[in-house]
Amino acid sequence: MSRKRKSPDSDPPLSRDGTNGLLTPRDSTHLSREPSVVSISSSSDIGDVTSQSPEVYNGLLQKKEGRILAKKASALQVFTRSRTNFSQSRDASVIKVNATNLPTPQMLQAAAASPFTSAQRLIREAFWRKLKDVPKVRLENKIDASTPSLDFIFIPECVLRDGVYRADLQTSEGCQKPCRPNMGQNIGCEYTKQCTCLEYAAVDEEALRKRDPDVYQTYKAQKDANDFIETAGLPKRFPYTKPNLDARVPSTLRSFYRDTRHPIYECNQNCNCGPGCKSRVAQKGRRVPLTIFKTPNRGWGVLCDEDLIRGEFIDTYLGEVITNEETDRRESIGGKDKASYLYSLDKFVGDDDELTEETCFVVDGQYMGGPSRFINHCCEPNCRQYTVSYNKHDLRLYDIAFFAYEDIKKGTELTFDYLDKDEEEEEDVVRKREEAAKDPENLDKKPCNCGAVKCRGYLWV
Ligand SMILES: C[S@@+](CC[C@H](N)C(=O)[O-])C[C@H]1O[C@@H](n2cnc3c(N)ncnc32)[C@H](O)[C@@H]1O
Repeated sequence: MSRKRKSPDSDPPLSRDGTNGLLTPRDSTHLSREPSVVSISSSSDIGDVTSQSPEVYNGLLQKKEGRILAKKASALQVFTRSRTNFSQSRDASVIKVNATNLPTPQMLQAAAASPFTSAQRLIREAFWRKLKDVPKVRLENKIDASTPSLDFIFIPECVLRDGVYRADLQTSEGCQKPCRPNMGQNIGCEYTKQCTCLEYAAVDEEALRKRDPDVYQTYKAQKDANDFIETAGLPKRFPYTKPNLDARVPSTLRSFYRDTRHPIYECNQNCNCGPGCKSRVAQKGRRVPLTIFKTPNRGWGVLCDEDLIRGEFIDTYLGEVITNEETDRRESIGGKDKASYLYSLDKFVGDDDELTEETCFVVDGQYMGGPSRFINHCCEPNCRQYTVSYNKHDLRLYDIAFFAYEDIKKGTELTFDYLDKDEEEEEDVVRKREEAAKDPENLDKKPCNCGAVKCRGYLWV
């Protein structure tokens, strides 16, 4: 059984964690896999910490697979592990440290005796330093003194891991005539809506009916019969509205795309239009300022720091893109919470014989990602996730993009529905939930704390 979340318009995410209570970075799997940071206050010398008292070390130690990170107030020193000793790279003036048995009992004793608040302060400061490199993201915690995991790495774009590949750039068909850079009125992509890159975009049936009634009839007949339809050359629905830069109104997702799960196709590197083309929104990245904040009962969440309008782009889901095999491996060591951060790129499963639930790629946002990785679930969400593709021929790699599903006031928590079902599928989900609710043996159910009037009771079952 797959435990990964699904792309929009797919089966329900079967993943869940069976834990009760709060998920905070302190109790989430990544921290349980990597023991907590130890803080010891004393003198600033570094010596042979296994044979000396804890006074020799002043800073933070963090155990990581195969190495120990030792962090002092000013500089980060990395000790590499070997069987016999530890050597510190670069700075020869610092005495070599044998850290085989770190932390030593003395160090732990000293850590236990040292004020907890100073460790928390150091950790918080370390997290703030991380955030400095992430544009327009703040951290806020009015609940306690914790931070998200220091192990989490903010990345500006997805990291492709072994076995994951993008289709060759040459397969990425761009729009050609009449699109061109610096387009004026009536010649841009948003006017022609027939760009090559838009081939698989939603057909603009009304425009087709008016333009070519015979072709429209054929198209309708094929559609009703569920036949293959050749849509090249037919007028398409353009994904975005035109922004009003003077009034500072951004371009938004058009209602058709907002209310359906049809993939959005944006212009790409091989298009003739320039960077100013209106069909380039998600690819330009997040513009909206966000705050990662501590919730009372759902771990960390995300607030928007300015008013958003319906259909406005917020961010994409970033992480490591991994193969299904690697996903299974990570799940097997990651525990039940692991699945919460996995997002299957399975939107186009079935469109190609070789692309199945087992062979599609998965985005893992647990260790690396952007602020959207902290967005919580709500049964009545204010955002929705959409598929944004830049290469209509690449069925394996695309963006999962979050857009506002309604006008959202500054300071509101952003949420999306982790299941994101249409009405028919929803009935099935409700039935499954009711069954799970009655089944005390079902450890897969995770209580939902979204607080919505129509809360379904569980995150997923
Ligand atoms: C993608 S993470 C969201 C960020 C997470 N809150 C954190 O602190 O890292 C998904 C996890 O957040 C928690 N969560 C999200 N929405 C929730 C909700 N409505 N009720 C309870 N827990 C929720 C669950 O632990 C879930 O597995």
